[in-house]
Amino acid sequence: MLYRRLDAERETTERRLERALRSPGETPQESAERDAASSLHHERLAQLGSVEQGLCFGRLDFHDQAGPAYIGRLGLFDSDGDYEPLLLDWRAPAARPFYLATAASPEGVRRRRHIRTLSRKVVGLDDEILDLRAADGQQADLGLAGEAALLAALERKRTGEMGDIVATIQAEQDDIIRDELGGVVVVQGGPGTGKTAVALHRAAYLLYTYRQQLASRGVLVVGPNSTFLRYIGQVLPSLGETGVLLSTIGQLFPGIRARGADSREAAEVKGRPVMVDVLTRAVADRQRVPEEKFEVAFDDDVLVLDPDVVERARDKARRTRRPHNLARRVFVDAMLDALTERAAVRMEVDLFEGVPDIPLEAGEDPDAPVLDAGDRVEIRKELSESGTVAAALDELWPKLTPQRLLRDLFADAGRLLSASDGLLSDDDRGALKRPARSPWTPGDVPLLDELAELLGEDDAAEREARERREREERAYAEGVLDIMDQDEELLDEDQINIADILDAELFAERQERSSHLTAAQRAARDRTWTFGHVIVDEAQELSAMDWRLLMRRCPSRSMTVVGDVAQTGAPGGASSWRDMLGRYVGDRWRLRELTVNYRTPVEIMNLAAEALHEVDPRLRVPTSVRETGVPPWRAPLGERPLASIVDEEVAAADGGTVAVLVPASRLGAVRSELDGHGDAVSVLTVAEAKGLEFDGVVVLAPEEIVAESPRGWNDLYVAYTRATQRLGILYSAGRPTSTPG
Ligand SMILES: Nc1ncnc2c1ncn2[C@@H]1O[C@H](COP(=O)(O)OP(=O)(O)OP(=O)(O)O)[C@@H](O)[C@H]1O
Repeated sequence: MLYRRLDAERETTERRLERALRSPGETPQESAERDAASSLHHERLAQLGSVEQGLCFGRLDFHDQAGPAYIGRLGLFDSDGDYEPLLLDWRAPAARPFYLATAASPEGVRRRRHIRTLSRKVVGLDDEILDLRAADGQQADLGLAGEAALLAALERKRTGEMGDIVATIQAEQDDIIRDELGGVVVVQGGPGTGKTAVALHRAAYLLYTYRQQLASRGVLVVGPNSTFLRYIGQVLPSLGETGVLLSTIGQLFPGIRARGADSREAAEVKGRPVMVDVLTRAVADRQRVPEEKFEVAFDDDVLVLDPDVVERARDKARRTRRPHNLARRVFVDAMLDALTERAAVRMEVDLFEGVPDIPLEAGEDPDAPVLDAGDRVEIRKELSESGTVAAALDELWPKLTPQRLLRDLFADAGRLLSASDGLLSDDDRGALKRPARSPWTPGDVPLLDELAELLGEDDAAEREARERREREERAYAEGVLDIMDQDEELLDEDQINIADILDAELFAERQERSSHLTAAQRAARDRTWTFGHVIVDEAQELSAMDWRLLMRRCPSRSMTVVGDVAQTGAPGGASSWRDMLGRYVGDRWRLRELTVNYRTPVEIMNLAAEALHEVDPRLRVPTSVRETGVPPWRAPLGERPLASIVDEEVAAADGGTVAVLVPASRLGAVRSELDGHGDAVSVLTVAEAKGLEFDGVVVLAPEEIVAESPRGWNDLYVAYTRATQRLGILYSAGRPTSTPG
């Protein structure tokens, strides 16, 4: 019945879309109407298309309610009659008992049913009777809801792409997903506790619940690398969401592709908060006062200024406290004034050179200027148009882009020393130094962003034109809204009155979106875009400078920060949330914890616990929900060919995914050794595997992984906890205490 309803709705929407597209759009007003309507219908169609698999996955029977409630991936309503809900969207408040009801606290629910479907066929049902009398033995110690369905979901083979968990969200996760929009929520949880899943479902929930606030500004989801973004890329569309930008920090400066990699040392230095002072000084260093007299060629002549004249112009510009490129105008004005004065004096001298003294007439002031104000204006104009003058001023206070300044800074030992003397050590500077043509790295991006703020952009003319355009669009959209208000034929059934949902501003933006780009796409192009909400995954990896960039993108501080400080591998990453976030939000953040591990079975977690103990003996591993009966295996590296070991793991995974995790120094060699294994096997460093999971994992040379970085034990803990089924360890010389046996 629900699928029939889905088909019917699809058909209606298609018809409406067709009609909208066929409408003439001869006047600008008509074409705006057409675009708005067709974008609404497009969006709805995409939504309807993304819920085909597992449309309905739950049913609730209540003690005191006549009919059952069905829970699914989106809401469907009875089209005729009184618009009764046929299927509840999982995010709707009425669907909550499906995730929260327990035998001890049944919330009026008599029975919870998990429905498994394949295409449009029901292939399985799991019932839980939430009746205290029937509760004995029903609830496991961990208080899991829908345990059978959950375990079935967890046993499923991994495909290399993350799937949604709407059918089996657990109570502690649900609580975080539906937390309010405002403020900073920090979700701390061990590996496999569903932090990523929770973060993405929270994005979908927030967009559903706070659509009006969020649709135009969009939601930014930040992940550690592009492999990870590909891994999670499919989860949101399957939840039916648009308006979400997935990005790494390295992709957040439009126009820059960070293709290079930093050494550990460079990454650490670039992430330090003191870099703000270094960059501020580097900018100030570009505002120069010459040591000697300053000479400017002009009009077959040379104008000479004393250094203190330049200094006064510089100080005047600095006193404005405006960014470098904007304060430059003040500097240039002051310099042109001074040069005009010099030029005028020169001209007067020239005028009278060789001319015999003319006796003064009565009342004439011997010191009165010969050139009048009009002459000076003329001279100033000529000066301001002179190429040589412009070049000379550019030397003293150049127009700068963030790219140029950073390139120059890292390529020139003198500049670097001047900007960082007393702030960085010689070793730090050595780590930063690089040739001018080096590729950008992810660690450069927050520095470029900082510089963009310090330098500013002199775009007054451009901004004014844009604002004028926006004003026109808004006025226009208001007109269109009036008309649409009267034409309900154009609207979706569940959007009774469009003005309830869209105000003119949002409509104008949507207009632009429909004809050009989505909010996410526009955000990706605009460095100064601010998002309605920002979600940061693997947030422990971010440096202080990364956080500064993100805070600029989210002035409302509506954020979800997800991570595990026990898994920090990045040299500039966090060991404590308080230390990292305190700088930006003080103690105005709320900590939520996840405690159950859905990924890694008990047998593997016992081993991972030993690595965690080395990180910090006070830390506890999360409790695993599953046992597989298969302990991790270990063998000496090199005893047998790696390729045949991996073949066995691929066979054991039986169509699932396998990863070989290696120390960075061995990556190239192992990749070529396993060349030919194709897509079945991923060879990755631990940093690359962060946040991912595989059915089988082989960790190669764990002792080298530990030795490779000061956070080596964290890395090993991450490596061990990537497996959903099997873990193997190939050790070389010696071995860290936490290899088994
Ligand atoms: N309620 C749930 N129902 C079904 N599967 C779940 C549930 N919660 C988590 N999972 C699954 O557990 C696995 C681990 O989840 P996820 O990757 O979100 O964990 P994580 O806390 O981000 O881990 P890490 O810290 O290692 O990155 C995923 O396969 C996810 O789909």
